[in-house]
Amino acid sequence: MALMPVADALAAVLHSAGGLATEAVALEDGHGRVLAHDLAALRTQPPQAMSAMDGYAVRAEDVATAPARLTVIGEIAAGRPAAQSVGPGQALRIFTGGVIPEGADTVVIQEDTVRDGDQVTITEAARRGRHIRPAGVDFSEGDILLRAGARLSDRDLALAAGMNHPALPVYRRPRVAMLATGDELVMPGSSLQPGQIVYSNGYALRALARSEGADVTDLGIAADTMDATTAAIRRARDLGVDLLVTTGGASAGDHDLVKQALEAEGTEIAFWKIAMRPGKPMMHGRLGAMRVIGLPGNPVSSYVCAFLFMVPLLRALSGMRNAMHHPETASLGSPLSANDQREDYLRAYVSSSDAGRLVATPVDHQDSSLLARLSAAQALIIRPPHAPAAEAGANCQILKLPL
Ligand SMILES: Nc1nc2c(c(=O)[nH]1)N[C@H]1C(S)=C(S)[C@@H](COP(=O)(O)OP(=O)(O)OC[C@H]3O[C@@H](n4cnc5c(N)ncnc54)[C@H](O)[C@@H]3O)O[C@H]1N2
Ligand code: MOO
Repeated sequence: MALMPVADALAAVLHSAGGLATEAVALEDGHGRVLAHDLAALRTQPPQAMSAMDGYAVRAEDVATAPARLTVIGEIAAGRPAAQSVGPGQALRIFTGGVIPEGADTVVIQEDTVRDGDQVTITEAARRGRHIRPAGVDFSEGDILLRAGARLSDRDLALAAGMNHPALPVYRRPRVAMLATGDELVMPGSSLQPGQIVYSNGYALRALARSEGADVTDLGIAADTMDATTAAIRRARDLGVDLLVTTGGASAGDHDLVKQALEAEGTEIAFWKIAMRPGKPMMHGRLGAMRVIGLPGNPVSSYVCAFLFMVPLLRALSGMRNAMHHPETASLGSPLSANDQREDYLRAYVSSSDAGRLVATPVDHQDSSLLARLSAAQALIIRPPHAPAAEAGANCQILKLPL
């Protein structure tokens, strides 16, 4: 059977995936959430012209040449606008954030003045508007500054606060259940019997899903029996998760029961086996409203497939407009031989050349069980099916891995 191309598999995974229900969260809890509606400023910032410096509010014509001697008629602090206006030959003492008084159009910083009682000598000429932040220079009421479908950064929260929003409309987090399968798996810290393998995949996968904003439930490790695998699938359904991610038991072995158990429960399998390395035996389907991604067991395969398929899916379910990964161009740090029919995702180190170009150098062994090299890699080099051999220095496409 012909293997499904990676692009078709990704399209199938993303088919009809969009933002889930919406909810309001307090601004404090908005970091990393995805806005469900465009957000308009509820106020103008700054609402009035304000001083950017500590100094004196003056009329520009009075300080066009220096020295200039002015009479100080009062003081304005931040938060307390002055009742007086500044007339010819007058100045008001002002502090950073103070509202520019009537009549003034310039601020002279205090370093350019000499104070003597109620007189101030301006020692440097200043031009009109100097050190004044005009009303609305940041934004105006009604301006749409944050867009639906964008993940909120730390700076976005400060902006939303400045716009006077105490709460934000966001999409709810996708709920994910993660299940590992395999009789040979034991938890980290165990004393291992011959043939046992330390369970590792879930740690990276859960961290990856959480960093994409998912609520993750760990369903633990199911034994390689239909009963155990079926019970875990039913638990995921009972939890009402949006996505079940399984690892292991995906290939052709006698103990690879995941697909069988999923189908017996009524899962419609959209695909099983894709033209990709690592990760050929990946599967995807739907069991009612629950999406299922069946990842291969090999640690590198499970991670690379999760990065390529689960991450865009979680982004789409989070309501993000921009769910896809965006490859960057780099130059190869070492030569590559011709590729076969499977799209290859090579673990690679990333550095920069003297000319400032990204250089991607494949790690020395690409076997899909090698955790140390996966951890050391910073990117995946994408090799299209049947790509010809490439010299060091040739352009390649890479996807940077998360920190
Ligand atoms: N005859 C064939 N054999 C295999 C094929 C094939 O097409 N024909 N595909 C190979 C490829 S490619 C992959 S990838 C693996 C994936 O197989 P499974 O998904 O069935 O994975 P397992 O057999 O369950 O495990 C593979 C390997 O990874 C270890 N493992 C599994 N889960 C974990 C975990 N959570 N943490 C750490 N390590 C884990 C497991 O012990 C095995 O060593 O199949 C090839 N075979
Ligand atoms: O796809 Mo498997 O991941 O090549 O080892």
